[in-house]
Parts: sequence; structure tokens; C-alpha cells
Amino acid sequence: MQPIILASASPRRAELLRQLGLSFTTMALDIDETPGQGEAPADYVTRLAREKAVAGYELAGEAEALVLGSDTSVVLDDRILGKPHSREAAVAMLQDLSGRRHQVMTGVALAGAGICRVRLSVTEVSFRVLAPGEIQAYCDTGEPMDKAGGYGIQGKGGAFVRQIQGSYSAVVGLPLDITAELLADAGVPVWKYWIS
Ligand SMILES: Cc1cn([C@H]2C[C@H](O)[C@@H](COP(=O)(O)OP(=O)(O)OP(=O)(O)O)O2)c(=O)[nH]c1=O
Repeated sequence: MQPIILASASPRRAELLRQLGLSFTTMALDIDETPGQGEAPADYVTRLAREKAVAGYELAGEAEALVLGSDTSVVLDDRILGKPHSREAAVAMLQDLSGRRHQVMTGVALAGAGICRVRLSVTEVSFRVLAPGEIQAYCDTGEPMDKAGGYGIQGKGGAFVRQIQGSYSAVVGLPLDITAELLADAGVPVWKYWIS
């Protein structure tokens, strides 16, 4: 099997990729995550996923390698909510999300020799109405700070989610269905590695 590299510093993405039963290494990258002026959310997450995968492939310096990159944003009324830069920003994001439906968009890219394929996953998430006190208490836990939209569905933030339509793993940062398809298209059908 070709070396698989996950171009990500996110422990959640590594944990999700581990679920597929492949061996892989990770690589942290420093990519500018500023959205372009007027850039549509879907274009933004797919662009960043591609940039992470391509930069990772170039840095790896291994012709055979397959490098995965991914990017997740919460999208409310077409507005991109990235990771909050402050506690105040996290509070404001959660107030905006309270009692409403938003999308979680995750772009995934796989770069290899002469190829870079990119896919988009869109999941609809509905929040129940949040009390001001619980928003404050949640922000005190520190959980919102490294997560798009200021919440983690896999953590205490799961208590805010009324309904989800789409991929749970995409909300956490890496859609496993699409990842498996991208790997299979590149000659690595993950199921072949499930039996020793
Ligand atoms: C909505 C949501 C996001 N997130 C996380 C997934 C991503 O790690 C993060 C969004 O930030 P990203 O910029 O997509 O990723 P990252 O900076 O954490 O990692 P890297 O660029 O190195 O791959 O938000 C959750 O863990 N749970 C959730 O419910």
C-alpha cells in the first residue's frame, strides 16, 4: 500500500481516519485560513482542503504518497463560522446558532502523483434553543475554542443538537464515506485491509 498521510493537526481527524483501519502518518501544516472576499462557503472549504492536501504532498517529498486534507466550516445563512478567536466570539456564534438550522460543510481532498481529487460534504444540523447560562457555562469549558462554529457535536456540544441530516463524521471533521471513496478511486480500497 502507498504511504497514506493525513495533512492535519486535528486529533479528531486522526481518530476518525483510524476508524477506517489503515496505517497512516500525520503532518501538521501552517495554511492561511482566511476566506477570500465574497468566497462562497462551499468554495472556501474545498479550496482549503485542496491546499492542505497539495501542500502536504509537496512537503512529504514521497512520490508514492497519498495525502488527505480536510476543512470544516459551520455555515449559517451563507455566512462562514470558523473557529472562534475569543470567548466573546464563541458566545456570539452559539447565540446565533441557538434554535436554528445550519449547515456543516467539510471539504476533503486527496493528493497523489499528478492527481488531486476534491469532494464536498454538507450536513444539516438543528440546534434547540440554548439558555444564556448554558452558553456561558459551555464556553467556560474551553470546548468551543478549536472548533468551527464554536461547538463539538462529539462532546458537551452534543447536548445542543436536536437533529442531524447527513454525515456525523463530516461534522466532527472528516466524512468517512467520502474518504473511503477517494481512497478507493486512488487504488486503496480500505476494506481490503480489514482482514489480515
Ligand atoms: C462543528 C464541529 C467542528 N469540529 C472541528 C473539526 C475541525 O477540527 C475544526 C474546524 O477547523 P479546521 O480548520 O477544519 O481544522 P483544524 O484547524 O482543527 O485542523 P487541520 O486544519 O490541521 O486539519 O472544528 C468538531 O470537532 N466538532 C464539531 O461538531
